[in-house]
Amino acid sequence: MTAVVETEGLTKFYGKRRGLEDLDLVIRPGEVFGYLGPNGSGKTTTIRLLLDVIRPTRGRVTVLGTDPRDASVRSRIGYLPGELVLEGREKASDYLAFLGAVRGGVPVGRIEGLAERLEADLSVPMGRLSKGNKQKVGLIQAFMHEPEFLILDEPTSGLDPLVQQEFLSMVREVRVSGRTVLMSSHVLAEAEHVSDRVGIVRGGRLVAVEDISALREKAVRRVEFHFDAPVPREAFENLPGVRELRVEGAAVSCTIDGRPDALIKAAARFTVVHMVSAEPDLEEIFLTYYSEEEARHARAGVEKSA
Ligand SMILES: Nc1ncnc2c1ncn2[C@@H]1O[C@H](COP(=O)(O)OP(=O)(O)OP(=O)(O)O)[C@@H](O)[C@H]1O
Repeated sequence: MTAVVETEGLTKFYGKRRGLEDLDLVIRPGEVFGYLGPNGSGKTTTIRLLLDVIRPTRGRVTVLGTDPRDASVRSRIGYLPGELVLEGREKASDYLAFLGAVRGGVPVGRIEGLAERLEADLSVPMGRLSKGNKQKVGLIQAFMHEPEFLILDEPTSGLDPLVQQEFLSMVREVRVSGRTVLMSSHVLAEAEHVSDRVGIVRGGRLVAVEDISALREKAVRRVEFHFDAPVPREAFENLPGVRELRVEGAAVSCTIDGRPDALIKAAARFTVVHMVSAEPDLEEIFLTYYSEEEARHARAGVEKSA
């Protein structure tokens, strides 16, 4: 199957300043790819290169099997820019209807449906839209023509948590329909729940590409069991992946690294009355790729969006 994005040694320098260097990346059809990195790491530069908004200093790139300079590929892409400029007195609904017509006809009902899901007010002149509503209009125009490939630059910025959830459902639906999504973010928490894979950029370089499900399997999680009667410590000792084991009467707690299968089978020999398993903390794994200062910013971002 043709890759949706394929780059080889893709590089962009702004004068002497490095925007992106030697990017080798493949995005496969039907996947949601999270593109993560701190501010200024090269995410927007990558996206602009894919869309031929800027041209590479060197290297090669194809999008949907085509050179991005071929204008015909644009109609197959939905794009949400990071800094959306929407101005003027035209109502958002008229603007979207116009864009829909330019893109070969988008049913009005589809635009209204997306607006309802995102709780967007389209009756307001564009220049008077709030930041959140601008972002919603940006999302609607990216999704409305049901493109094969969605490129979303920081899509959740300015959205409140409930609308963020609705947006993530929209992304999942795109994946279910076999289409492809690239979304950038500076925090993992936004991308983690919908991405199949994530790439991490730092200082203009791709430093890691990880499979989310493999990462989840690798991540350490804390588990607690409560039984109906005290249990012997020996029953839980030396199980694969089990560490920091504490057995106190009828309660057992530990961390588990990898699959919890052996631990669950050990526990199942007794009567379990309650069990707690914390979500693995992927954020901590990712932050090891960041510098201390970047990690502090990313943590602050998570706290803000929580
Ligand atoms: N037009 C430009 N002229 C000069 N330098 C630029 C330009 N655009 C980006 N850069 C530089 O290229 C580097 C990568 O920037 P880019 O905007 O791609 O990062 P980003 O990861 O998208 O960050 P952010 O989340 O802040 O948008 C940064 O050092 C930035 O200052």
